[in-house]
Amino acid sequence: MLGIRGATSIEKNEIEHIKKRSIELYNKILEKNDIQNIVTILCSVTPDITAYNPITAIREEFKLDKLPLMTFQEAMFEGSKKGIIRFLILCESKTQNFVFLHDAKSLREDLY
Ligand SMILES: O=C(O)C(=O)C[C@]1(C(=O)O)C=C[C@@H](O)C=C1
Repeated sequence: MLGIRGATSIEKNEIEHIKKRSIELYNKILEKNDIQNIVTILCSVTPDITAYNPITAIREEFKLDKLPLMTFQEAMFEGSKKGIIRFLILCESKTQNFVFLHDAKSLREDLY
């Protein structure tokens, strides 16, 4: 088993925007990896994201009703970026490609 990370950013704390960015991130993680079997998906949101839970969007869109899913609030430190949605997928996969989209790319510039 391994962990596959991803993160994206939002510009508006609005339901449809959060759904769109969350689904886009999950789709890109699937596209860039060869995931066989998912054990769990953990999600964190920065405290400013309050309009909608990204993991609900993923559960509904990808029909993941049987998976254990959890969302947590990300710890904030001096200089931490706001508006960030993070996923950690624990799974079996032949690949381990992390995906950072939009403004979240700057969180891991070493990857790009
Ligand atoms: O990977 C991310 O999403 C980051 O923001 C980078 C980082 C890190 O410094 O390694 C920082 C905060 C997260 O909780 C996880 C990892």
